[in-house]
Amino acid sequence: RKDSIPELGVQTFHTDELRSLMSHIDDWGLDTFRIEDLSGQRPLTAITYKIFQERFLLRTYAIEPHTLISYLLTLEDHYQQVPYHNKAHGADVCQSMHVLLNASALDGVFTELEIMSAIFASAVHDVDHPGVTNQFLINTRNDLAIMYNDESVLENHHLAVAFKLLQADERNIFSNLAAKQIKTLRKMVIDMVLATDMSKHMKLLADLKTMVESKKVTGNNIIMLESYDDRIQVLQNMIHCADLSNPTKPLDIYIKWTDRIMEEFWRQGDKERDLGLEISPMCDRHVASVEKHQVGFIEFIVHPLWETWADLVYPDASAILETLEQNRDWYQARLSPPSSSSSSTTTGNLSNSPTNIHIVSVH
Ligand SMILES: COc1ccc(C2=NN(C3CCN(C(=O)CN4C(=O)CC(C)(C)CC4=O)CC3)C(=O)[C@@H]3CC=CC[C@H]23)cc1OC
Ligand SMILES: [Mg+2]
Ligand SMILES: [Zn+2]
Repeated sequence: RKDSIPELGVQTFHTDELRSLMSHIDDWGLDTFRIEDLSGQRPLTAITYKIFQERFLLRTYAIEPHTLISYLLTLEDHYQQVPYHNKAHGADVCQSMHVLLNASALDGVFTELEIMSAIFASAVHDVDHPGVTNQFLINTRNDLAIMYNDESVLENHHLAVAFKLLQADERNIFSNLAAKQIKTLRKMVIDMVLATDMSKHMKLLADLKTMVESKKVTGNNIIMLESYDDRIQVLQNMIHCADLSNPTKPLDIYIKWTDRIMEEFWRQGDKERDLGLEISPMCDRHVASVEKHQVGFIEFIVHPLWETWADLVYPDASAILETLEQNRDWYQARLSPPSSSSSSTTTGNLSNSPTNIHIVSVH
């Protein structure tokens, strides 16, 4: 029944252009939005299918192509149509993880099973996300918060949905794995997706810094990871880096992600306002300081994490770190200017200033 699967896994009217884009699957900054348009709104299926093929995972684990496509299409349909945490984000994190796994400092470090677990975890990591935060679900006593006792509510739900979809025979992509392999894969996927809960960020980063300080490498600068704890810790930081990779991408792509997350936060703020709840940070569309929040997000969270990751895999992530710092400077430069008596600044639409004030150079 091979003939029933199109070449790129999805029906498309743009086969040549999509094939050409997919040839850049190993590149940082692949335009997931363009793939969404060319793949008939199937970016997650197209990207994950390509990665499984590129890494020969269908052959290694005797995965039937139509079983993989069937799982991916159903998984993709279970991502909600919310502004940011939709199937395009799932596809983006999956492709970003794929590139991170290719770091030369990690060459030969992870097994095929660990690699498949990481790609699968990334593809499923936000499935059925309702577009609101854990805190909002807890504050509104949502059924999900009751179900998971306020602990990593969303992340537990994403995992439950992802594994539930595997229970149908026609979607069980792991049906030919040995029982032990399935057990190991399931544990690693759970550990990785739970690590995408931002409340785990500080601990994850602290442990990564400790690992960097005591980094052990082989002769040709390849990282040595002996225990399961060390291996899963690196994989957890990789999916966390992929989840926090928007500010490290080409500026035009980064800005699109910012527009999407802000719209999702503002819709949550609208609900909080209507419910008479305190409006969460960054969620009040009437107090929008998008640039200030992006600079803060990078300064407090994204740069510390990526700087540490870049240390661990030095020099593999240096170009990514460079783009992150350029993007931070770009948002910084668009911040409302300091008082007019001080240095010069660029003119242009300073979106968060009361009026367009033109500061001229004073020296
Ligand atoms: C492209 O821009 C963004 C993409 C994703 C996110 C997410 N944010 N968060 C939380 C991160 C921690 N947090 C904060 O408020 C942290 N923070 C700032 O971001 C800036 C600040 C207000 C000036 C100071 C500060 O404390 C709450 C939101 C998530 O949990 C989402 C889900 C998982 C991963 C990241 C994602 C934010 C983006 O821009 C802000
Ligand atoms: Mg998430
Ligand atoms: Zn995510």
